[in-house]
Amino acid sequence: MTLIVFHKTTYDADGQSLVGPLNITLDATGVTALLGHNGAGKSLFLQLAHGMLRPTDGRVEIDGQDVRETRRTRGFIFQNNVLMRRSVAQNVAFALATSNMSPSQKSERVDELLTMVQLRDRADQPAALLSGGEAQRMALARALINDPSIVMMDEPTSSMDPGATAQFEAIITAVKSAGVGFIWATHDRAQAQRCADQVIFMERGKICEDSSAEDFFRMTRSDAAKRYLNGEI
Ligand SMILES: Nc1ncnc2c1ncn2[C@@H]1O[C@H](COP(=O)(O)OP(=O)(O)OP(=O)(O)O)[C@@H](O)[C@H]1O
Repeated sequence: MTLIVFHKTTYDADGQSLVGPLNITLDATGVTALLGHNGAGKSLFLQLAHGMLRPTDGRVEIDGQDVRETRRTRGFIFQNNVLMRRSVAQNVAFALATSNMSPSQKSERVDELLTMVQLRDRADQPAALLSGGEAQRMALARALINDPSIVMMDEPTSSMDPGATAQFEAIITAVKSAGVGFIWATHDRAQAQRCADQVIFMERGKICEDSSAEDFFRMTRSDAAKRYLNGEI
């Protein structure tokens, strides 16, 4: 079990409170969907949970350590990821540059991950030629390269068609079975219903619900989440 704990965490910009105060203990096992409409604060939550963003007040810890000191143990996939002008395999291998693996171990690891994300046959092609869905699968391979226990994902399927989305979701389910936890920001409630074990629902920078996915979809308690599920907000 990996616990991410937000202690009275806030994030302000230009004197305006954007997130928090958040007090939540999140067990990052399985898939946690971070649901909410545009602007609810999902991206800021992910960036605080990863340690990419310093809270204005309070702190975020993972297994008792400040998240900002443990970033290397997690992966992050953005909505739009930066591609290097190199091959798919080189993009994935990049994060191994400072590792003390031998070249053959590195190439085995890249091969294993490209197989997992169903891109092995594209390994030597320029990454710039990948479709949107393929580029996100490559980003997943890159996020997994250092064996993280948790991967944060910010709307990774927002530009995919239904087929590419289904393929991506199936790969996440397989990776989850191998023991990786995902915190997955999405505004797609059907996706959360298909993939999530837990749901955190946010509105206006605050957490309105934090429950198992089964409970969230069966007996939503907060008015905000009920309105969201009814398509009213
Ligand atoms: N650096 C910043 N400075 C000022 N406002 C910001 C900053 N970052 C985010 N915001 C604002 O904070 C709010 C929450 O943003 P956030 O990106 O976390 O929402 P979100 O739930 O991820 O939305 P979306 O689904 O559209 O990506 C938004 O109103 C956004 O405009």
